Amino acid sequence: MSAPAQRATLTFVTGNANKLREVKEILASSPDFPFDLTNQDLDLPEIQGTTQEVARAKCSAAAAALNGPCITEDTALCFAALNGLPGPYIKDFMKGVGHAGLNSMLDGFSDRTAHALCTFAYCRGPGQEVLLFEGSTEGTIVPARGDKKFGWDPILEVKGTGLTYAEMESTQKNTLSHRYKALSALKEYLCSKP
Ligand SMILES: O=P(O)(O)OP(=O)(O)OP(=O)(O)OC[C@H]1O[C@@H](n2cnc3c(O)ncnc32)[C@H](O)[C@@H]1O
Ligand SMILES: [Mg+2]
Repeated sequence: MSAPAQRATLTFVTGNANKLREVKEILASSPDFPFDLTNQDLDLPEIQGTTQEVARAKCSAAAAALNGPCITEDTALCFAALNGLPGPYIKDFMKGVGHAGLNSMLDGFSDRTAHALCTFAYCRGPGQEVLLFEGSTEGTIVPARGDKKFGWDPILEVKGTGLTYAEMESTQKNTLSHRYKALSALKEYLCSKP
């Protein structure tokens, strides 16, 4: 009897355990995803630039370091009143000023809307083209509400729900989030490739 065909492995390079958890939860309802996902936490440079430039450079560096195919993911939180900032620099802003400080940054502006932007990057190997898959979810920046376990989840009230990401069950976040939308686009691409 022949052994069952082995599925190729795709490495998700991230050091963020919450991202990894959500990606695994989202893919759990996608039995057609054509890879087995593994994880590596590599210390990769994150350049300054647009979200797309940051995502391309990181994925390219990851593919070179792994010497193989990989995906990376960058998440930005973009305030409309600040022309999209903090954007890809949200990690440092979170560290520096936290939920309250991010709220204060918008004091004096009438527009407190923001969008979460997720960019998955896929690269087949060293020197290969990097493909990008984006997903965005709109909301409003509010004083922190809900579980504080994942980044700025408590301060983004998602449009049309009355809830912050942190107040949602993971099953709800994972059907409307920036990450869900970007991962769906990546999955569609990977499933369409032979
Ligand atoms: O290793 P990588 O994948 O780069 O993981 P990271 O934590 O450094 O992630 P980013 O560079 O993309 O920085 C995004 C920041 O936004 C946070 N973040 C990402 N996705 C989020 C989400 O869905 N909800 C809340 N915070 C999130 C994350 O914790 C970081 O502080
Ligand atoms: Mg990072």
